[in-house]
This record gives sequence, structure tokens and C-alpha cells, in this order.
Amino acid sequence: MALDQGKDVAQATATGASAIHVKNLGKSFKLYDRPSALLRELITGRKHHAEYHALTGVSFDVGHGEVVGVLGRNGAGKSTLLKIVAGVLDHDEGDIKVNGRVAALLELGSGFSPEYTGRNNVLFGGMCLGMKKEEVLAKMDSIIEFAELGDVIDQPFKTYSSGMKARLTFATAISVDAEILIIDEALSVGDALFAEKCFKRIKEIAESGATIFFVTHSLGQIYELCDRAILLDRGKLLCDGLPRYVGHEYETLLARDRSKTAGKTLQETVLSRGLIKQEQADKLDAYVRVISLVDEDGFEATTLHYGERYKVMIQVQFNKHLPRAGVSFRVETPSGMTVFGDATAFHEVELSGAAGQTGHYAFSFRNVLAPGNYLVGGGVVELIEDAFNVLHVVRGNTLLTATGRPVTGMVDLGCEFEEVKKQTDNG
Ligand SMILES: Nc1ncnc2c1ncn2[C@@H]1O[C@H](COP(=O)(O)OP(=O)(O)OP(=O)(O)O)[C@@H](O)[C@H]1O
Repeated sequence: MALDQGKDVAQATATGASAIHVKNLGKSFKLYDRPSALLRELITGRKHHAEYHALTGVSFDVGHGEVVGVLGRNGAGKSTLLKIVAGVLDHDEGDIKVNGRVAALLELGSGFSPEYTGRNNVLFGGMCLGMKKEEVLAKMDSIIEFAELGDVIDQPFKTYSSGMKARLTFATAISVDAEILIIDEALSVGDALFAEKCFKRIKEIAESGATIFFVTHSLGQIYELCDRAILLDRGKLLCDGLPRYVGHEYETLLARDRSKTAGKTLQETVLSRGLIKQEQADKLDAYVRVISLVDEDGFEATTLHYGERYKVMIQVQFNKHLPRAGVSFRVETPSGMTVFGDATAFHEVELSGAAGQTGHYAFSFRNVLAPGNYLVGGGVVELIEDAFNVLHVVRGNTLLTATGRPVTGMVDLGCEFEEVKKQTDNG
């Protein structure tokens, strides 16, 4: 995440002015076939580029203290919009006014200097965000504690893993007493536990009355955190309203995409999600390549409807011949509590795989989860006599949202209510 300058973007105007006011916003990018086309354009003065409209006619307002989530498919224009709102990218058309002190967490991977230590990066990053040196120094211990990086804070930043870098930039940015917090997908960074911790912190910031404008692909986060959501598609504002309504429209868009690729699911590999590195994976006898959840038609599901059947799909890559192996999965709450799980061993089934083979397995179940957010993970084990050796475990980092009627606890066992009898004292 890059830290972008905390700034008093436009002075707050009349009382009641929006925290963020966007009217007919437009942004185009010039696309050149090759670098020489730009040179030719400069020399000849003739146009040698195509225009790409990343945002067209986008209008909305975010009130002070409102928490608004931005949804949209890849390439919809979400990051472009956030950069313009944060004041780090110019727009071509329309008006934008931001009233209040802004802290922005934008693109991944840049912002801090690789040569400086983590501590110095917190200091300079914090100052770039508009804090005074003394203020950052006073907050230093709590930033390091939040990032859980006390052991390595005086090591150069370039030696940190990407998750560690994200933790430190996140911890620094949220330490700013900003009136408006702009976050681009920061909540999906790091492992599940840290993501949950960030989410809780953002919730506290929201409850303290700050305005939050953030991008996420997690409907669970939108439903739990937001007062409102907006949906962008191909640079246009498709809808703006209550989170459940906008979430439904977003899912309809995704479902339409899926029906175009009938039969195929949008599975991501564990490798591409950064949960394991190729070098590590190659050293294991077998590893979980893909873990996903699909509905009865085989489409990837992120929302679980009560009473419907789903399958947890696990793909295992075998690097070595394993004559006796097993797979398992686990559904957890974001805070790490196991709700349920299953394993081939409980079905008295043994699997096997040859080096180079990929095994595809499915556990199916009927969803009785209480409404809320859950994570799915899974693992592969090698069976040795009566014991097993865990080869690879993936803790879920994708939030699933279960929908249904409200109940107490984590499952809805289909409880029914009746008034049995009415009695007076004398019978
Ligand atoms: N600097 C740039 N030059 C050219 N095109 C760009 C530039 N930045 C963004 N775009 C294009 O604008 C479109 C919107 O990009 P943007 O990053 O805002 O999408 P997004 O909704 O954030 O996507 P994602 O969910 O994948 O992060 C994309 O087609 C992208 O290729």
C-alpha cells in the first residue's frame, strides 16, 4: 500500500457540506501502442494514441461520518476513483471536493523506502501523511505493536515479506487522526487473523465518526461495515444505495459473467493468492493448489443461502507418489473459531496420488450457517499407519457471507416456535 500525503484537500465549506462531493467525474488514459508512438505524437503534433475512458459521468456524495464501500469487477475504475478522491491523480472532467483531513492507503507495494528500516519508514511515512515528527514518535510503539513487527522493526524494509510490509503501512496510515479515510483493498491483505484485526480497527474508526471510503471485493465487509455502497462498472456508476441492494446488483453482474463461461468456475490457485510460494510448494510431497466453494451448478459461490447445497472443492498437487493420503476442510469465523469441518478420514476413505498428478476432491453439505462471515480452509495429509503427517494446510482468507434469518450463535438448526398453552394461576 502506498501512503499518500495526508492533506487538507479543499477547506470545509458551509456546514452540512459533503465529506466527498463528486459530480460528473471523467478520467481517460492515453494508450500508446508502443513508446515511439508518444514521440511521434510530440514531433508531428498528430494524435497517435487511443483513449480509454476509465471513468465517465460519475456523481455521488459521501456525507460526514458515512462509511461507503465501492464495489465493481476488475478494471471497473475503483482504484482510479480512489486515487482521484485522495488527490494523487488528476481528473479530466467534472468536479470533486473533499472536505476534511484525508489519510489514504492506496496501491500495494510502494510508498515506503526499501533501504530504510521499518522504524524510519514509519517516521517518514507518518510525516508524509501529515503528522508532526513528535506525533509519529509518540505513536511509534503502538504502531509497531499493531503491526506485530517488534522483532524486525530495525531491519531494512526490503527484507520484509509483502505481508509484513502491508502490516506496517496499514498500521502507520490508521494511526493518523484523519477525518476521511480512503482505503483500496487494504482489508484483504495479510493473513486471515491480521485482516480481521485491520477490519476491527476500521470498524472502531468508523464508530468514532470518521468518514470511510473504501474498495473491497468482500460483500461480507460491505454488509458489516457500510452505511451505503456504490457499484462501478466499466467506469460508470451502476448503482448507489443500501449495501444489501448494491451487493445484490454486484452478485448479479458476477453471475452474468459466470454464465458466459458456463461450467467453468473462477477458481484462484493458492499460489496466485500468495498463500504459498512456488519454491515452498515444490518442496512439499503434496500441497493444496486450489480451495473453493461452488454451488450446485458448479459456479463459485461467495454468498451462501440458507438450506442450499454447496461443495468445498479441493485440488491437491502431488509432487511425490503417496499411496495413502487424506484431505480435509474447515469453516471458521474470521476470528478463528471453527464452526465445522470434515475429513476423508471421517468417511473412512484413503486417497492416493502419483508424482505430477492433481487430485480433485469435493465435500458437499447443506448450508445451515447463521448469517455472517466465514472463512474456508483445507489441508492435505499423508497417512502413516494409524497416524497422519500434515503436509500442507491453507487457512481460509476469503470471506464468505451466509444469508438467512437472524439467530443466536453460528448455526441455524431450523428451530420453530409455538405458543403451547396460556395458563392462569388457578389453572
Ligand atoms: N495509468 C494508466 N494508464 C492506462 N490505463 C490505466 C491506467 N490506470 C488504470 N488504467 C485502466 O483503467 C481501467 C480501470 O482501472 P482501475 O485500476 O481503476 O480498476 P479497478 O476497478 O480498481 O480494478 P481492480 O479490481 O482490478 O483493481 C482499467 O482498464 C485499467 O487498465
